[in-house]
Amino acid sequence: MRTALTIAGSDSCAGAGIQADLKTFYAHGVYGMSVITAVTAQNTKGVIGIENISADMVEKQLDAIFTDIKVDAVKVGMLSNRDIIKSVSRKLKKYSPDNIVLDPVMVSKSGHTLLGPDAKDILLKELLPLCTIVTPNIPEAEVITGVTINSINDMKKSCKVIFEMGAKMILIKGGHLSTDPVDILFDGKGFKYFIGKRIHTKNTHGTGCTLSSAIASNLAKGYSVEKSIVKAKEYITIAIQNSLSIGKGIGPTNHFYSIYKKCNMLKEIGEFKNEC
Ligand SMILES: Nc1ncnc2c1ncn2[C@@H]1O[C@H](COP(=O)(O)OP(=O)(O)O)[C@@H](O)[C@H]1O
Ligand SMILES: Cc1ncc(COP(=O)(O)OP(=O)(O)O)c(N)n1
Repeated sequence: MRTALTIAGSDSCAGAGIQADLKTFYAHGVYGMSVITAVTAQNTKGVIGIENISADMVEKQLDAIFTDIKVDAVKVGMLSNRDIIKSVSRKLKKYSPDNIVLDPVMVSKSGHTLLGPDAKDILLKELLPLCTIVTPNIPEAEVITGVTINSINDMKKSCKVIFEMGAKMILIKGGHLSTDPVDILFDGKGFKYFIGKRIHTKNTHGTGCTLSSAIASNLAKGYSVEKSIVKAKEYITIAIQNSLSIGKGIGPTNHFYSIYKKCNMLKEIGEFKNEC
């Protein structure tokens, strides 16, 4: 079984963060592991509190995994502060896994800051160059580059700026566009477009975490970066189409929809013997 590791924060309502990543890994048939960087008290309405894990304990978690288990892909999410970023960068440099997907989490959809204002520079300097691909959403790309994004051309301009900062591949996600969501990939040579139809739902909590961990799952299974994005986009689209009205705010996506559907089909034709 292929393996994937998420280095991220815990989301108590499980739509984003570590919980979304682990659900996504398992939905892809990949063995999922976690290094927790912070615990958030969070629900569909917002973030109520954050407690960071010490950098030393983050390092211990990383050592525990990498000294024992082969990691086929890493997804990096919420890192919270400078010390954690330094520790994660040092350990990823040391263990040098084949595939690293960096989701540069800065602010939650509910508007809560998830990365200290003094931490951006070290994230870009220390961690960005180690990663296979970085997947900012539009507000994150704006903070990283200083380029205001209102169009596809602005997204392309931002991709080039992030490439100049040392990223190998950049996927700017288009969920925050007012039009249909188009995600744009730049590898320093050319652009690829991943075009989706906008799904009209308020339940999009954790879409970014889910997309990046789906990309990591596909990389762990040996797909190319481009194919991993195509497959991840199919997965997130189904998860949003069948998102869940849980809670009073922005509900989560449905990480296991395709699996439930398959189980039900097998039940209908009498091929599924156990409880699903
Ligand atoms: N309403 C939507 N309909 C269809 N796809 C969406 C929608 N919202 C987001 N996506 C897709 O979900 C993925 C995550 O994007 P985005 O929501 O921009 O990330 P984040 O959660 O980091 O803000 C992207 O592939 C984006 O195109
Ligand atoms: C613990 C934790 N990590 C990351 C996020 C942000 O996740 P994202 O997928 O960008 O989803 P939204 O918050 O934008 O819905 C989070 N909220 N919590």
